[in-house]
Amino acid sequence: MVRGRISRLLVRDVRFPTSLGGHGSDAMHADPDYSAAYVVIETDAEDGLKGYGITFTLGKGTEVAWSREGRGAPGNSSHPKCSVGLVGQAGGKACLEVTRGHEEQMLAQGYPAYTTSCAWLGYSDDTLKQLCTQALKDGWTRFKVKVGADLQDDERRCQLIRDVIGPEKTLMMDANQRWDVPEAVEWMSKLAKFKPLWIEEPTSPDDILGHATISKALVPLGIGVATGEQCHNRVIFKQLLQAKALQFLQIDSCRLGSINENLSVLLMAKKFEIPVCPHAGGVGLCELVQHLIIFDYISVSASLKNRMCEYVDHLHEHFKYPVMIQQASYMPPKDAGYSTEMKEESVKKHQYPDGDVWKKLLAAQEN
Ligand SMILES: C[C@H](O)[C@@H](O)CC(=O)C(=O)O
Ligand SMILES: [Mg+2]
Repeated sequence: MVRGRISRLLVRDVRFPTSLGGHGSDAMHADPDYSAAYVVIETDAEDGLKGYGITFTLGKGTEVAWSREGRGAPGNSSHPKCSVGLVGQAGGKACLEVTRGHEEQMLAQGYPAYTTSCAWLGYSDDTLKQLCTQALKDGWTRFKVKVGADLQDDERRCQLIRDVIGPEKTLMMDANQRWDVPEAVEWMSKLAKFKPLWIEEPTSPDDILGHATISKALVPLGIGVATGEQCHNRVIFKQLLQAKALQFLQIDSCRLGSINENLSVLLMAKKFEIPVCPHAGGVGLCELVQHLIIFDYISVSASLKNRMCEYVDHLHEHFKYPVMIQQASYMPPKDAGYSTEMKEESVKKHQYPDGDVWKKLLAAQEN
């Protein structure tokens, strides 16, 4: 029920200097600064109702998002690594059939997650070893490693990870679109010995038939293809599913601009019996997508087989309702809304270029 009219729309350029630590780096994005065009929609409602939205970018992309959200109509951006998610905190109730037992199971055990935070491409071997060791101690059993820039490096890093996590734990690989189609097949036949469950974004996300070719070629190696974090509408997903181009479908709560678009993809995945394993590598993406995947389990797929949600261990402290991870699982959020609201203090500090964090960094760069 809408209790007021929109009275003001604010867009803030918020950037976190993650590139300083190599966090978030991959074969296509060497030095990302996890960032967002953060939108606050104010209303004249008596209770002060507000809506919050984020468009995830890697820094510069915020300027593109800004021009679309701040001055143009909100919508999907085609800029690399730039995702749109605009949602009112009041949120509607999207309701299919609710499976009570599954709801209780989620509340007790949470939704299974995997971690990407141990093996960004820019991390040293020592960091990689130390983070994998710690993650194992913390109960993680599923790990994703970035690959795709240099085969020898990939082999060394994958061996290091397998040495730490052992042969039984689940390992996924992510090439972030780096290869062309034959290269992807060749490269993965060299990495098959590390027993990856999937190769993610092996080639251009727009190349649906290319993904289908790769999928087919990797079947004998027991490796699936995962993709979706760059898919901006349900039609692309429909074609990927029809072409048998993916074995794991990765919705992105922001990229698919709106909950409705995400829901239609969840329903199609159910029809094609393809597991949904959401993308969450970015600022705020874990906060948002947890809602969708828990909804998927309770009301759509009713299955956890081959399913898990990505988790990255960065920047949650800047959110008013941060995700809660217990025993490598997402515990269902209990607050109303989509968990999108950021802390005002964090926004102020990280606003680009005039927040304290950036004033210092930019001054240091000048000297
Ligand atoms: C640039 C981002 O960190 C990207 O590497 C995230 C990603 O591909 C993932 O989490 O998957
Ligand atoms: Mg990825």
